[in-house]
Amino acid sequence: MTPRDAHHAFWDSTQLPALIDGLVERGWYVGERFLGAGLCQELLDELQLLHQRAALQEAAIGRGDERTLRRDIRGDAIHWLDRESLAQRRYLALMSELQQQINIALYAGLFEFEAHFAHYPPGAFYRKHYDSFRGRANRIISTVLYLNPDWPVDGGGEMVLYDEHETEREVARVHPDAGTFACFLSDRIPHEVLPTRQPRVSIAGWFRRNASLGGVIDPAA
Ligand SMILES: O=C(O)CCC(=O)C(=O)O
Ligand SMILES: [Fe+2]
Repeated sequence: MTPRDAHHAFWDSTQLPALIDGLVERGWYVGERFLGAGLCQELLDELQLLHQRAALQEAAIGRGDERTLRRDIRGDAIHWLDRESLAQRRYLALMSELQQQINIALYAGLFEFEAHFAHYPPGAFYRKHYDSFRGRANRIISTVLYLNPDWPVDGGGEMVLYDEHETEREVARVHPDAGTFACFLSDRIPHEVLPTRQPRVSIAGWFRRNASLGGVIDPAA
C-alpha cells in the first residue's frame, strides 16, 4: 500500500466530484459514509474522554466583546481541535486535502481550517443561523462530521439546511449518523440543529480565508 492509498482508506474520495458539484450548484453537500468507521470511532472515543474529564466548554455565540452564553440559542459544549491525538491529525490531514481540492476546483482561496468537537446533551439544539455574515466572511465553507454510531430514527438532533434564496424552504434534513459529512457555504446557507433526544456528538469545522484589516491579519473574527 502506498502512503496515498493508506491515507485514502480513511475516507471515501469518490464522493469528491459530487461534493464540489453540490457546493457550486446549490451551496451544500451531504454524504453518508464519507469517513471510515474506524476513524469515526477513534474521534468518538476522544470526545467521550474529553466529556468525562469535563474538558468541554459551554459554547458561546458572537465574537470578541459580544461573546455570550445563550442556552436559548445554542446548547452544545465544545473543545477545539489541537492536534493532540493521531485521530485528530488524520482528520485534519484529510480536511487539508479537501481544502486543496476545493481550491483547485473553485479557486476558493481557502487558507486554513479550524474545528471543534461538539457535544449536545439531550434537549440541546442550535437555532437557525448563518456561520458567517456576508461581506465579513472569514468562514467560507462550513463542515460537520457526525460521530454517533447507529443514530435512532426517533433520536431527533437532525441538522436542517434551508435554501439559499428561499430561506424558509427546507432543502435537507441530515441524520447525525457516524461517518456522515455535510458541508455548505458559511454565509449563504441558513441551518439549525433540532432538539436532540440523545447525547449527540460531532466535529464542526470551517475553512477560512483570512481577511486583513489595516495590515492586521484578522486575529479573532
Ligand atoms: O452540528 C451540526 O449539525 C451543526 C452545528 C452548527 O451549525 C454550528 O456549530 O455552527
Ligand atoms: Fe452553524
